[in-house]
Amino acid sequence: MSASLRFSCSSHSFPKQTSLQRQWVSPTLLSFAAFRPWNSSCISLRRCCESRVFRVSCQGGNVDVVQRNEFGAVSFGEAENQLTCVMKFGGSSVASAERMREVAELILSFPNERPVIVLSAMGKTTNKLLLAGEKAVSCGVTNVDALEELFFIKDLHHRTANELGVERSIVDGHLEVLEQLLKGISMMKELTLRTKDYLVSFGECMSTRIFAAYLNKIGVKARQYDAFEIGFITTDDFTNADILEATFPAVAKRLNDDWFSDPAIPIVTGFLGKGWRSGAITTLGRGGSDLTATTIGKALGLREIQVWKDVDGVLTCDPNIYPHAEPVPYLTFDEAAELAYFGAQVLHPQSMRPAREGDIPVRVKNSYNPNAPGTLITRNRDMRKAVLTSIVLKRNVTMLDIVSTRMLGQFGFLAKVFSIFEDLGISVDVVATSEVSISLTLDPSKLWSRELIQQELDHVVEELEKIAVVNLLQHRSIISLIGNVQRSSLILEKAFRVLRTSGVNVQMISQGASKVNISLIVNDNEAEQCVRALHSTFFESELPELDQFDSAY
Ligand SMILES: Nc1ncnc2c1ncn2[C@@H]1O[C@H](COP(=O)(O)OP(=O)(O)O)[C@@H](O)[C@H]1O
Ligand SMILES: N[C@@H](CC(=O)OP(=O)(O)O)C(=O)O
Repeated sequence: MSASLRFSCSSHSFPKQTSLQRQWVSPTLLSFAAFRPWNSSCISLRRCCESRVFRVSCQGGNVDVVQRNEFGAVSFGEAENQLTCVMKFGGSSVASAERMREVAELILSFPNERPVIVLSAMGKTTNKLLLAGEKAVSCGVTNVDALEELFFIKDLHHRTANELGVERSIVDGHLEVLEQLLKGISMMKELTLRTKDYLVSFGECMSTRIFAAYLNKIGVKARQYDAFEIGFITTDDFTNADILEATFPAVAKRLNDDWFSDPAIPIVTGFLGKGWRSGAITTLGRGGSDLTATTIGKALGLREIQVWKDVDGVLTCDPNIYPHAEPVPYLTFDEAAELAYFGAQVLHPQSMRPAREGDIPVRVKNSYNPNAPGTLITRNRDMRKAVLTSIVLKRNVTMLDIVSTRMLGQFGFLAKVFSIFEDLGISVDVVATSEVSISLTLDPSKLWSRELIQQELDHVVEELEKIAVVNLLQHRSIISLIGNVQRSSLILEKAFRVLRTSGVNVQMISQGASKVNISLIVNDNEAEQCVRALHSTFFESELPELDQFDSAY
């Protein structure tokens, strides 16, 4: 047979079905081949692939091994039996039995895909679990079983199982342990961050079990996985853990080995991991299932990562602020990362990193409207006509004006300021500096997650006051203008005209080094009005200056 089968291969194993013969083309592969039996179904390429392209002969045709990634993960591109993409469905996409049925249909409407499915908890389950935990702290052990949130969660999962025709017992064990856990919290009268993570993990653990059981019931072979059991290794920063590098090869090996030995659609819990020191369940921060999906995409070297939401893609601004927001058809990883970091809830702030590192396109789609084209996020896009892509608002930001008490020309001032933030473990969002003064905003998510807002702020100010005069300004908002900062003059000219007309004073401005973001700081109570005015100027009226601007280029 001469048919050429291309697959991208980045590591440990060939599919079982591909039995290799001795006609290796590459001497490096040849030497490696001596290391393992020819017909082995598990051949590590890690030690032999120096270049990215190899051709080997196998039964059924030539095989081009076209890729590998740096940690030697397993992937087989277009080989017939390889996993092809990851599809992540958020809470709103799997909020009920009916939605789960629709999602199953949607998955099956892509017969050419062999997807890994990542699911979030059903609907608002995560919020309910957190609320139940908070109430349990003070409600008394005997009142735990009467908590309305617990009732809601039990009812939702039992009802969904019933309506989908799967055994309720699939979640009974989890619901019992959940109740015990809430009683434990009640007895201890405390809810630590570690316990919070264990508590919310029940949401994803149950949604994936129900969905996998349903797929199996309708004849689609599926296998449920808890992310913390298949190699999602994280830091021990409970409620906001980072994924560690060891995750990629471990997850790739587990999912590929299972897939090749007994193919079944993997249904993986989003949002969850295992702390590398504690061994306890961790979470990746709210909305973290997006990050689970991109991590799997990179680990397996998949062709595409799809994140299915309840909106037609990434929009020109938050639709809750301005309902006329429009879908953005294309974004770069940098734009999407900046947009997510500066507060667009639609994507998890860290989720673009694995996709960018693996150079794997991310498609944001609407599970309620699958025919809408959605947003495609890739490394590059045509920026020739691009001006502004999206407007993002981050509310309730704390700003600090720090002016050195020493004379002009003294060096080391900025270094001292930043070392204070480093020592206190506080991250900074937006910065504008002169030689003797610095204005900056503090990342609110980091402060909130530690629930130490006021003490921490007092401490920061106390430390800074040793070297500077400090002015603490609260209730500010960051408006981020994400787009082509090569056109910053045009963007700023328009933006400031709008803001002046609206009578809004910008208190700080910063153009990020990423070249995709200009940040403006305004008062919280003026922010939404600004976003709406900016949106109508940039997205709802012509930009006649653009042609003029282009000719000047
Ligand atoms: N720029 C934006 N584009 C799209 N959605 C946004 C944007 N900013 C905020 N959102 C909100 O993000 C929601 C989708 O994110 P999320 O709730 O995390 O989805 P899911 O739970 O389905 O993963 C939308 O319903 C919308 O209200
Ligand atoms: N269930 C978690 C994780 C998540 O990613 O959810 P969603 O995909 O619904 O944003 C949360 O609510 O934060």
